[in-house]
Amino acid sequence: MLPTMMFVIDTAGLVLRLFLLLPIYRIKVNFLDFVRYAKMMNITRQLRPSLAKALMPTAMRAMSADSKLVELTMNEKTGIATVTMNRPPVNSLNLELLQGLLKAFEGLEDDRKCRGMILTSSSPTVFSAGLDIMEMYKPKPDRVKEFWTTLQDVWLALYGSSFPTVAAINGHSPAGGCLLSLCCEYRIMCPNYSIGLNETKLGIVAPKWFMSSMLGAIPYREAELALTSGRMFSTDEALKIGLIDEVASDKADAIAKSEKFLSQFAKIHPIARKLTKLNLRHSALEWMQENKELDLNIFISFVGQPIVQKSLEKYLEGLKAKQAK
Ligand SMILES: CCCCC/C=C\C/C=C\CC/C=C/CC(=O)SCCNC(=O)CCNC(=O)[C@H](O)C(C)(C)COP(=O)(O)OP(=O)(O)OC[C@H]1O[C@@H](n2cnc3c(N)ncnc32)[C@H](O)[C@@H]1OP(=O)(O)O
Repeated sequence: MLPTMMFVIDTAGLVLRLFLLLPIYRIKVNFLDFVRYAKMMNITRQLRPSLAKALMPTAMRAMSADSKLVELTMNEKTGIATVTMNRPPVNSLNLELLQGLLKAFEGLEDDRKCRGMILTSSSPTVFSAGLDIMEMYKPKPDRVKEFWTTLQDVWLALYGSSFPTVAAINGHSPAGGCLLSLCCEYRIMCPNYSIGLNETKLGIVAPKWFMSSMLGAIPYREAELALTSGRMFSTDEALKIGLIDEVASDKADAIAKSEKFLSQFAKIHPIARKLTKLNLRHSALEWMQENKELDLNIFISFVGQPIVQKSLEKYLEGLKAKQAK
C-alpha cells in the first residue's frame, strides 16, 4: 500500500514539476516553441482585434496613417516608431483620431522591424484632452457605438502591444489622454502640466478598464482617492505618486529620454520581454476581450441617461466659458 502511495505521490510531483517547468524548458529549447507557448497562453494575436495590414513598406519613413490626425515615423536605424497625435487644438479623441491611432498601432504590430514606440502630441501644451465630449453629448446611435468600440480596440492594441511603449507626455493629459499614457509601459512628462482620470468631475464614471490601467501604475489606495475625487496631478505630484516615471525639460528631452528607455531592450530577448509583458497584462486584456459587448452596452445606456447628458452639457459650458474669459 505504502509503496503504491509513494509511487502515486512521486508521479504526481513529477508531472507537476514538469508542468511548471515546461514553459521555462520550452523557452530554452527553441524559438518556435516560444510562439507555441504564447499561443497556448492565449496572449498573442488573438487578444488583439483583427489586424490591419502593415501600413507601408519600410522606408524612412513618414508612415502616414491615411489621415493627418496621426503622424507615424520610423527610425530605420533603431526601429523606434513615433506616433504623434495631431488634432488641434487639444487632441480630443473623436472617432477619426481613434481610428488613426488604431491603424498606427496595428500597423506597428505587424512591422517586424518595430522595436518600440513613442506616443506623443504635436500640440505645444496638450498631450490629449481625453475623449471628445462631443462624441458623447447628444450622440448619434451608430456613431457612438463605433466610437466606443474603436476606443476599446485602441486600448487592446496599445495595452496589449507586443512592442515596448513610452508616452512622451508633452502637455496636459486628462481622462482619456491619461488612459492612453497608462497603456504605455513608461511615462515621461514635461513640467507644469496636469494628468489624471478626472471623470467624476464631469459627472461620469471611469470604466473598469480605465481604473485597472491606473492600478497598473499606482497603489490601490492612491488610485481610490484619485479616482473617486477625479483628481488631476501636476507633473511633480504625478512623479511623486508614480503616475509618471520621469520628468523631461521639454518635448525634445522627453523624446530623447524615451529613446533611452527603449534602447535598454536591445539587450533583452524580445520574445522573453513580450511574453513577460503580456503575461502581466493578461487578465485585464482577457477581461476586455470577453466583455467588449457588455462594456459597450453599459456605456451606451450610461451616456443615454438624462442626468449624464446634463452633466456633460454643464461641463462643456464650463469649458466654453473659460475660453470666453
Ligand atoms: C454605473 C456604472 C457605470 C460604468 C461606466 C460605464 C461607462 C462610462 C461612461 C462614460 C465614461 C466616458 C469616459 C470619458 C473619459 C474622457 O476622456 S472625458 C473627457 C475629459 N476631458 C477633460 O475633462 C478635459 C477638458 N479640457 C481641458 O481641461 C482643457 O481643454 C485642456 C485640455 C487642459 C486644454 O486647455 P486649453 O486652455 O489649452 O484649451 P481650452 O480649454 O481652451 O480648449 C480648447 C477648445 O477645445 C475644446 N475642448 C477641450 N477639451 C475637450 C474635450 N475633451 N472634448 C471636446 N472639446 C474639448 C474646448 O471646449 C475649446 O473649444 P472652443 O471653445 O470651441 O474653442
